[in-house]
Parts: sequence; C-alpha cells; structure tokens
Amino acid sequence: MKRPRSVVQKLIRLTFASYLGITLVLTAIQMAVSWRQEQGNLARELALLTQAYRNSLEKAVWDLNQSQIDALLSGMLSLPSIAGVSLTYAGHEKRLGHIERFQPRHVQTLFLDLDPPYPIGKLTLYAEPDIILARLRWPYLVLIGNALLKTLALWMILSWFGRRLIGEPLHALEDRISKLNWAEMQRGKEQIDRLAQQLGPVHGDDEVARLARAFSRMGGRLAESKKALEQLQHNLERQVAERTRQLEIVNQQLEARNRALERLSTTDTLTGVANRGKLEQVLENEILRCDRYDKVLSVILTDVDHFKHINDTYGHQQGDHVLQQLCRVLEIHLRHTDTLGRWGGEEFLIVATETDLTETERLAPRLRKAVEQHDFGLDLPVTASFGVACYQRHDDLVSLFAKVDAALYQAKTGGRNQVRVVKSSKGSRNDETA
Ligand SMILES: Nc1nc2c(ncn2[C@@H]2O[C@H](COP(=O)(O)OP(=O)(O)OP(=O)(O)O)[C@@H](O)[C@H]2O)c(=O)[nH]1
Repeated sequence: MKRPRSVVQKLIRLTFASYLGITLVLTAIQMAVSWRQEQGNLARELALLTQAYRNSLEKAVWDLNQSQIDALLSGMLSLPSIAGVSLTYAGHEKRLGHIERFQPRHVQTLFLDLDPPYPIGKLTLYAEPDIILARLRWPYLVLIGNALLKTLALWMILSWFGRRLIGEPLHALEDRISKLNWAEMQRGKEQIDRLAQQLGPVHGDDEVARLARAFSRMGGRLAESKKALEQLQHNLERQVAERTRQLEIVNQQLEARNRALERLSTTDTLTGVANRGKLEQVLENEILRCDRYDKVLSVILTDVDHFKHINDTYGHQQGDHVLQQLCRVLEIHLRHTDTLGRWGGEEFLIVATETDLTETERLAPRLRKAVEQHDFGLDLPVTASFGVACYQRHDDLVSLFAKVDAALYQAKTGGRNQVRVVKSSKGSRNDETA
C-alpha cells in the first residue's frame, strides 16, 4: 500500500538536501583554500631548503668539488618533498631523481660572493605533485567527516523534532477530523461535544493546536447548520406535501365541475337525455364512421301525439313530466351504444349505431308499444308516432334527418301512434303501422 505523503518528511528532506548542498560547497571551498595554502607552504619549504644548502653548494661549485656536489644533491634528494634535483655549472649539468616526469618547482642561481655577485651555476628543484595531496589527505578526511557528521546530526535532530512538534500533532488533528464525520455530526451538538471530550483536549498554543481547536469549533457549527438545514428541508417537504394535497383537492373539484359543465352543455336539463347539440355531434361522427368503415346506421324520430292537448288539459308541468317519463320508457329498450336525445319541443331522436334497417324496423314498433302501454298517470291515453330511416351512402346529417322527418310526418298524417319507415333516399316508402 502506498504510504501517505508526509509534509514533515518533505520539509526534513528539503532542509537536509539544502544543508548538504551548502556544506558540500563550503567544504569544497575550504579544501581549495587549503590546497593553495599547501602550495605556498611547499614553495616556502623549497626556498628555505635551497637557502640552507646554498652556501655549501656555491663553495663546492667554485672549488669544482664533485664529491661534495654529489653529496649535497643526494642529501637534498633524500628529503621527502624533493623528487629531482638538477645543477648546471661550468658547462656541466648534474641531474638526480625523476626530472623528466615533473615540472620544476624552484630555481635558484648560485653566485660567487663578489661585489657585484658573480653567477656560477643554477640549481633547480622538482617536487612530486602528489606531495600536496598526501599532506592534505588527513585534513581533507577530517573536513569531509566533519561535514557528514554535522549533516547526519542535523537529519536526526530535524527528524525527531519535526515528528514530535509537527508530524504527531498533525496526525492527531487528522485523526480528530476523520472521527468527526457526518454521521456523528447528525446526532447534534451535545454528541459532538461528548466526542470531543472522548478525543481528549487539544494541548498547547501553537498553530497546529489552534488549527485543531478551530476544526472542532467548525465541526460543531457545521453540525448545527446541518441540523437547521434538515429541519428547514423537513418543514419545506411538509409544506410542499400540504400544498400538493390542497392542489389535488382543487383539481378534483375542478374536474368534477368540468364534468358537470360538460354534462350540462351536452344534456337536456328537463329530460336528462342528450341535447340537440350533442345529438348533432353524435350523428355527424356516426355518419363519418359509416362513410369510412362502411358501417350501418339507423335513426328513429318520435313525437308525442297531441301533446298540446295534454299541456292544455293538465298544464305544462304535467306535460314536462310526460316528456321525462317518455324518455325513461324509451331508454329501457335501447342499447348502451344508442343515443337518445331531444331534438326540440316534444320531438326525440334515437341514433342507433351499427343497427340496420331490419333491426330498427323491429325496434321502433317495440318502442311505440311500450309508450302506449306505459301508465303516465293521466286520464288521457299517451301515444307517440315514430319515423324510421337508415343511412345510405353519401347521406349527410341534413339528408338523413330529412328522411326520418318525412317518415314521422307520414306517421302523423297517417293517424298517429304508428311507425313509418323510409327505405330509400328517393322516397320510395314501405310504410308500416304497428
Ligand atoms: N310541457 C311542455 N310542453 C312543451 C315543451 N316543448 C313544447 N311544448 C309544447 O308542445 C306542444 C306541441 O304542439 P304541436 O306542435 O301542435 O303538436 P301536438 O299538439 O303534439 O300535435 P301533433 O304533434 O300533431 O300530434 C306545444 O303546445 C308546445 O308548447 C316542453 O318542454 N314542455
């Protein structure tokens, strides 16, 4: 599992890397300075050496004492810093050591002690370049060791203090915050306080401690806000539910009123059957259906016989009552798919859908008989005349009604209380009296 990144470790690593870099640069500078100093020391050493041997060499060269010269040069060569020696005098050149491999380090002219001094030879000293490195080895090791030790000590100090002062408090803060989850907060402020007590008090007054306290306070405030928000949401939901319920009631009332209005607009108020408008609408629709789907359709027009006389004898109220009862009697014998409506006055039209002429010829006499036999509660007999016609191709509302009206007219003129049928649009009639 990937370990989470730690800001303390990052800080320590950065500080350590910066310190190491600076230490390395300073150590390098210190080493360079030491190197230069050591070079100066070597030059001074060679000058002092030359100085020490100079008088003896000048004397030996002046005396041309070869053995003395050799002894002196060998003595110089035996010194650890000298790698080679060369002496030029009186046309000779004496060389000792590994001269070819090294650069000359010090050149000294030998003089005869006259006034002015007279040059009698030239002494050149060669030194190994590694001699400086060899001399500086230990100081360099001490320098590097010192820098590394200091860096290591810094790393350990930083790690310990960083963890103790920043890492652990931050970890504790993270722990507190992760425990203050929404589930706890939803339980309210008292629970938050109790949880804070369980987690223990936040010690100290540094930034981390202040941050921890601020988070605890923020947790409490968040819990309160969330609770208030939930209360608000709850109230809002209740209000919305109440408004929805009221709206549903108003909608139901509106629908009921609409239905009542629709009923009123399509119903005859006296008899409760379809009014003229509704009848025309039904008839037009049915004619369209017959046209399109080649269906059959019949209509029956009926009119109460001598209704004026009934009105005159028993009054309009009784007349109304007769019309109402007439509708109830007719309805008993009709199908649910048929439509009974008041065409006007005491005239009623029956639209018998999907009913051919043969069926209607049987239905109309049944209706006539039912009216005749019904007890309207009057001393006078109440009868009605019936006209029957059926739809034929290309009939429209006007032509179909004209046919059925003509049939009714024949029933009236033929003596009333009878059924007359119009069988063709041209008016060839087959009258029937029941
Ligand atoms: N009570 C009542 N009478 C109505 C209503 N509508 C029309 N009438 C009456 O019905 C009578 C119809 O009379 P007429 O058209 O002469 O017909 P009728 O007396 O029935 O004679 P025939 O139809 O020829 O048998 C009139 O007196 C109208 O006033 C109504 O809604 N209620």
